[in-house]
Amino acid sequence: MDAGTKLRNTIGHDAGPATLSGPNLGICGSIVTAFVFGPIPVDHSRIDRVSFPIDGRRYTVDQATCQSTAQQPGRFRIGGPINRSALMPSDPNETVYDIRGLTKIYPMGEVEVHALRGVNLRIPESEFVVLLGPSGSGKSTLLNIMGGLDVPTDGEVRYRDLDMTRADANRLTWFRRESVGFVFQFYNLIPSLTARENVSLVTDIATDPMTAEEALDIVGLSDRLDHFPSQLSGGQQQRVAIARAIAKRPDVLLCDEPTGALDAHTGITVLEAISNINAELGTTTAVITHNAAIGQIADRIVSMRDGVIVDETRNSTKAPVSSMSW
Ligand SMILES: Nc1ncnc2c1ncn2[C@@H]1O[C@H](COP(=O)(O)OP(=O)(O)OP(=O)(O)O)[C@@H](O)[C@H]1O
Repeated sequence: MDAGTKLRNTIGHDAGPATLSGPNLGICGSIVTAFVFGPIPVDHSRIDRVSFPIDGRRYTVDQATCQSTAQQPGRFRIGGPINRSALMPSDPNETVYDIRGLTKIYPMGEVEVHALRGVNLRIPESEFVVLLGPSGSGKSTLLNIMGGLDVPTDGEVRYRDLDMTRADANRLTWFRRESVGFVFQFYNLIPSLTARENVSLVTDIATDPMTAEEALDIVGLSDRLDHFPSQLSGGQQQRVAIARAIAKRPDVLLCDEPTGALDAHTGITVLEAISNINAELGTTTAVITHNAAIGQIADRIVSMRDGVIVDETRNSTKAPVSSMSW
């Protein structure tokens, strides 16, 4: 089972996203042993399906297939041995984000800044979407709302079965903590901590993390575990930041100009890491950029201007990062 294996509930509008506990997962012949965790006081009986990737392919089982449920302090557990034949390939069209009529107005004294003016966007399972547009077009505002870092003025944002516009603060905190990995232009690593220690800050508090070593391996930094940020190149520091973002096994990865501070060569190593995570772990991924070339490696390019989506282009085939013209 690959390091990114995870489980999460896909139903129950106030149910917390639940992740698979790595050590409790194993495949033995035709049997998959898996446990799903979620926060109490969520009513876990309302969860009727769980889905997870195995070797880059996503599968779903219904809860009836799971053979045991148990309460643990602070969280519930559903799981048990699942016959492999009960695993159904997930519908690749399942909706991860459904955004409708999204507006965001920032009051600035006497004036109002209309950052988003009615954005409609649906992002399906495991899609890699690039958000492109000039400065001030609303890309970061949209990504911040998708990540639960900001709230809309109007409109609807649904993440799976979670209505983000109506969810209470606890539910949104859980969503941010368990379901979303953020990567920003500036790496925000702690200079006095090694790469491993920077990633461990997250693995120490997440419900079901991979190890810092596993996360750093995924971004190709197994040989830099004990390096401090000052001993790493910009691209390597950004990859540590990506490892930190994925160590909790997020369902979605939101990247705001992850290569904005990097030259072409180091930028490509960062894009390779992001692209691999999307392909191999099935993590739904949104990347903001000003660089139209990055659109070549995505499934879809969404172009924004003045707070609205002005164009959407689907790539029939994603270009490998190695063939990208920067
Ligand atoms: N917290 C805020 N308060 C007031 N105005 C804001 C705030 N955040 C963003 N804005 C304004 O909203 C508009 C959209 O900003 P946003 O950062 O989303 O654009 P962007 O496309 O990400 O730009 P860039 O590519 O330069 O990062 C801009 O006019 C910006 O000045």
